[in-house]
Formats: sequence, C-alpha cells, structure tokens
Amino acid sequence: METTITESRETLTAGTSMDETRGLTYPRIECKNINVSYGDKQAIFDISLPIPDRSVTALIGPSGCGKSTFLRCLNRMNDTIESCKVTGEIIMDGENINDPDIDPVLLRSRVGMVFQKPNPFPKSIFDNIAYGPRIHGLAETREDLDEMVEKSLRRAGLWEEVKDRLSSPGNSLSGGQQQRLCIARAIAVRPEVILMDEPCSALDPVATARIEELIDELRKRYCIVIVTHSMQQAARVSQRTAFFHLGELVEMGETDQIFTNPRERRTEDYITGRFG
Ligand SMILES: Nc1ncnc2c1ncn2[C@@H]1O[C@H](COP(=O)(O)OP(=O)(O)OP(=O)(O)O)[C@@H](O)[C@H]1O
Repeated sequence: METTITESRETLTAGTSMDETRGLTYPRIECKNINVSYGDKQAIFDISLPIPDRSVTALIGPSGCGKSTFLRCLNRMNDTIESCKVTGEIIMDGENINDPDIDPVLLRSRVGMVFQKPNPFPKSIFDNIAYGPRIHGLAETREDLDEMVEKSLRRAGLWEEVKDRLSSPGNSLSGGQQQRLCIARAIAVRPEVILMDEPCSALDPVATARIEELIDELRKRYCIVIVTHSMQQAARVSQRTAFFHLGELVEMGETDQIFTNPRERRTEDYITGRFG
C-alpha cells in the first residue's frame, strides 16, 4: 500500500508546474497523516493524500469507509461535531488549515461545500448568491454585487434559466436548478476549492448529467473534491480517484488507472462489485 501511495505522489510531483494565474504550484492541498475519531471510535487512519489543483479528485469506497469524514476535514466542518477529533496537517497555500490561528469561517469561504441535498437559503435567488459576498464585504457597490451574482450564476450554468426571476424564492426552482444555485452560492465568495458530498444523489439522471457537465467546466478554474457512491460518476467526472476502505486510503491514482488497472486487490474487488 505504501508503495502505491509513494508512486502516485511521485507521479503528481513529476507533473508539478507553476500556475501562471495564481502563481501556485501543484498539488493544491497536501494532507499529511490525517486521523479522525468520533469519541473512542476511529474513523480515519493516517491518511496522506495530495490533491491537485484544477482537476477533480473523486473519493470512493463502501458506505461508512470515511469518505465524508475525510472531505469535511478539508474545510474543518468536523469542528462543528463535538465528539470529533482531527489530527494531522492539511497544507493549503503554505499554511496548515488545522492551525488554531486559522479562522474556520474564512477558511470555508476559500473551501466551499456543496451537500447531497440542495439546501438553498429561504431567500430569493438573488439573495442566495449575494449573501456570501455581503457578509465577507466583497462588493463595494450595488453594481459590484449585481455583477457578482450574474457571474456566479453564469458559471453555474443557471443564469439563462433564472435571469428574469431573480427575486423568486430559491426553493421555487427544480431540484437540479437548486443544486446549481448552491454551486453558484459557493462560487460567489471566490473559493479556491469546492468540496462536493454526493451532489447528485437527490437528482434525476437529466439533472445529474447537467451537474456533471458543470463540474467538468468548473475544474478548469477550481480544485474540486467529490465524494460519490457512483463509480460511473467517478469515472466520468474525475481525473484522480482515491479508494477508501474501513477508514484507510487503500489506493489513489489517475482515474483511468484505478478503474482499468488497480494495483490493490481491495480496489479491484470493489470496482468489480465483489463487495460494498
Ligand atoms: N457525527 C458522527 N458521530 C459519530 N460517528 C460518526 C459520525 N459521522 C460519521 N461517523 C462514523 O464514521 C465512520 C465513517 O463515516 P462517513 O460518513 O465518513 O463514511 P462515508 O464513507 O461517507 O459513508 P457513506 O458512503 O455511507 O456516506 C462511520 O463508521 C460512521 O458511523
């Protein structure tokens, strides 16, 4: 197992290059020796995982293997669960986000999150998007705010469908539109990373296809990490895949390699449906 992780890390580092727009090097996030427990029960065991920028990393594995728990480490959402204790380092922009000096609220604007079930605020479509920029003081004028709302809705592929009814309630939209609204809301505060926890599980196949197209578009700009139960979805949308089992990272690598030529027996058993 160790060999696999080391090899994949080398592959990633070999592709290291300077991002001209942001002046950043890959990987975007470096997770080192992450352990997570809920009370006495350990859910994540010593996971180290580099996450590259401008691509989609899929976390897959059987129910209860720790995918969501690990995802929540990346924006410190586990802080909100009293029994949960996280150790290890998650380096972003040269800082360990687990450092007590890091403000989790600010962190969550840099690392946005989209949940299983679309959860628009009980506000208008416009205010759903404007909320974040307002509380983070990102817009100086009303024109700035209008522009941010339009840009976010355009990026989320929703503008044409809602531009004539921005004052309607967010929850008057269809499920798929609501999920794109939630993605637009995450984008509005200019995140660098977007976490998605099974974003299509409440959607029909047409709405799912629309979100998958959107994810493919967004990856040109953002670092995206997605938890999915669907191996087909992981294969369709991600460039890298990490396979979790019983709280361990069994294997990670290029998505094509994981699905066509897994190195570990447990990965092969899972992707061929022998368990999980
Ligand atoms: N809030 C919590 N309190 C206590 N234990 C928890 C909590 N959340 C998760 N766990 C436990 O941690 C382990 C990992 O759960 P997690 O939800 O991260 O797995 P998962 O792979 O995302 O599962 P699923 O695919 O079913 O959503 C499980 O044993 C689960 O019971």
